[in-house]
Amino acid sequence: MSRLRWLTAGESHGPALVATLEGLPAGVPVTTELVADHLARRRLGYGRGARMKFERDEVTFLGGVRHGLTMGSPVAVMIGNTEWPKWEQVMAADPVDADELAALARNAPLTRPRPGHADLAGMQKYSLDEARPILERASARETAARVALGAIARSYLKETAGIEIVSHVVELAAAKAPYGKLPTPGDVARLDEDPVRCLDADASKAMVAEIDQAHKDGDTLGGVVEVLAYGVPVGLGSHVHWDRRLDARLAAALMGIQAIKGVEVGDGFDLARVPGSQAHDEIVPTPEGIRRSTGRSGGTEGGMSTGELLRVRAAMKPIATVPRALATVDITTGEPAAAHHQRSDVCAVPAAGIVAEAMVALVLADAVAEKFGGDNVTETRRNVTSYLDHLQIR
Ligand SMILES: Cc1cc2nc3c(=O)[nH]c(=O)nc-3n(C[C@H](O)[C@H](O)[C@H](O)COP(=O)(O)O)c2cc1C
Ligand SMILES: C=C(O[C@@H]1CC(C(=O)O)=C[C@@H](OP(=O)(O)O)[C@H]1O)C(=O)O
Repeated sequence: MSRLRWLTAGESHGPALVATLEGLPAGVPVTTELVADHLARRRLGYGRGARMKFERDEVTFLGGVRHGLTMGSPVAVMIGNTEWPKWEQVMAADPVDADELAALARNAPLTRPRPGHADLAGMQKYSLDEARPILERASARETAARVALGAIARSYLKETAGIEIVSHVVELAAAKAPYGKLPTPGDVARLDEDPVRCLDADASKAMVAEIDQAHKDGDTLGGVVEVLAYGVPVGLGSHVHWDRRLDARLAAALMGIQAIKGVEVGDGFDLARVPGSQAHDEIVPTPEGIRRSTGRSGGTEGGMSTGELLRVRAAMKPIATVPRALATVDITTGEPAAAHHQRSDVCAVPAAGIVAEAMVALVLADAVAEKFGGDNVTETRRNVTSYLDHLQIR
């Protein structure tokens, strides 16, 4: 069962986000620069709002890492919010003088909940008369903390099992990348340079055009990202219980990203539309051992990794803060109103891909730790090698 435990805390306009990750062995290479690089990738993407231009994601390790290596103790990392000085009173942990607060425009109560965001359900559930305490944590700012942990998980995966993770944007509103054009780890630099992290140049242009049009229309967009994990050994996860299934764990992790509304493993929904003869991956002998002739299953069968390329997709709904504000109710008056709107992203699908990579990395790291154990990466690596060397059926 699960070997890794992780948690994040912090609000969008609070002083910082913090994240802890427990259960990794000693010896995983981790540096401030490594985490900062992945956080920088998350800030990329055409269509993001003003905040991503100045947010700096200041990384500080608080524990678990020494001289560039994990020590086997819980890793704790803090990501400072550049916005904090402007929000010190509004988001202060300790009580603030009421007159001082009332004088602050940015503290105006948010009583016109946005359809599609957590505002209304959160206000109702937590008995709050405004949305600030809800949106601060519902905000996808929190995904920076996950990407920080994901960077550490990736290093563990690479070091122990040679697993590498890549994502790309395959759909953005109506624009679609051609099916089956899959990036490899060697394509990451090129993908990160593309404005929408799409491998296909024509599709990328069409996606950018979609965003430009939505911007003009005062609208927002969603899309679909695909995550690929190369080098996943056969046998992560298990068929024996629903919550040990690797596909279920991946689906839950991806669905747990803000605004993700659909997950597919491999060809997912398309498999439901074709007969079995066209749905499964036939098993063939090759000089390298037993392989599959296609990759429709996305690299899992029976809740276990098959040793083939792992491929999952996540569908993101359009950003909830629509500039052409949607209809809502002002909860102070009960009257119809336009939903609250300040700056927001037009589209954050490329960033969601980086977050999805992090979630896949954390799930795979947990599954690797569970199967191979080890208190030092060399021990884990030895266990992986020994398992692969001694596979009876190859
Ligand atoms: C990377 C990323 C950036 C986002 N940026 C915004 C934004 O600027 N404005 C907004 O209203 N929602 C944004 N969202 C989406 C909200 O966080 C999301 O709509 C909200 O949590 C409700 O979605 P849910 O119903 O899936 O929880 C973003 C989501 C992600 C993953
Ligand atoms: C801050 C980030 O994303 C934020 C996610 C978000 C939301 O509602 O989810 C709303 C926006 O925040 P703000 O209202 O402060 O402009 C985004 O900028 C980030 O990704 O680092």
